[in-house]
Amino acid sequence: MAQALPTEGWITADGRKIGPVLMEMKNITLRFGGVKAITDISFDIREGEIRAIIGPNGAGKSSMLNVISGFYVPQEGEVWFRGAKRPPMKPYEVARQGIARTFQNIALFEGMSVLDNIMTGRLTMMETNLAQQALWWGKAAREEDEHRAAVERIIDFLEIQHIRKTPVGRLPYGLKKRVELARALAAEPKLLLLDEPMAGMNVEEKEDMCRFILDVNDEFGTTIALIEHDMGVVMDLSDRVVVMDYGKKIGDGPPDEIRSNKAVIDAYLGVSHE
Ligand SMILES: Nc1ncnc2c1ncn2[C@@H]1O[C@H](COP(=O)(O)OP(=O)(O)OP(=O)(O)O)[C@@H](O)[C@H]1O
Repeated sequence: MAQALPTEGWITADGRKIGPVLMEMKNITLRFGGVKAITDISFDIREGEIRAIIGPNGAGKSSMLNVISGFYVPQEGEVWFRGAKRPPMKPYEVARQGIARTFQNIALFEGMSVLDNIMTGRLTMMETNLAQQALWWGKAAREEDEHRAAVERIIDFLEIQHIRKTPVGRLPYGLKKRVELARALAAEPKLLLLDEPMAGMNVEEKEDMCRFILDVNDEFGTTIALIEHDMGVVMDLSDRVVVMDYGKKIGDGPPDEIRSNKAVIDAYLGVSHE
């Protein structure tokens, strides 16, 4: 019998009010054969916050994001979302629950236009299937119009009107990343997962992406969990930070607290784990 989590109460992190618990990872352990990618990690993500997951290479960050998005099922532990324990689910079921993501390596349809790529983000929300679309033209057309209008709003919001008809394969890297963000937003997620949203970007592209992440959080109230290697970006953007190292959690708190956490400093300086 699923027991409700204590979801009441707001907290303050770095002067910003953040809401009740939206997602809770409880004692998660994930193994790949003999490799323990995640060992007994617990943390929560609160409504409306920007939560960063950081750590050196191989720390287990992407594995954790994959557990949240349903790509990996942990051998131990529980995932709670919106006050209920989540049974093992396929990624598309997780997406339907309101969790969208972007990937470390851009995963767009290169031959398709920006607009069509973003439309694919609405697929989990479409009620009519292909047969219905063929037989019940009125409802399907109405649905298509609504989806199209939602996508156009996102295109305006992310300032990509000028490339809406352009095939994604022709775009520079920074814009591709922005289109990926647009596609994830098209699903109107409650929780948005960003796997290294600034990787490979130049300074200007990073500044743009930071601004868009903050705007999405601010304007749509979207809760965001992100993995990022650029510490400046992490410390500027996030309300709270989880730090992983060798699959274990070694820090969890607001950026100021993390900056002065000895275990975190040691992990980044490569101090021995003996
Ligand atoms: N599909 C897999 N099969 C086997 N081992 C894996 C798999 N995915 C991850 N691992 C291992 O799990 C550990 C954690 O990897 P993970 O990619 O989650 O780390 P990370 O912190 O995201 O690293 P990076 O910053 O380099 O992306 C590593 O030792 C990695 O080799």
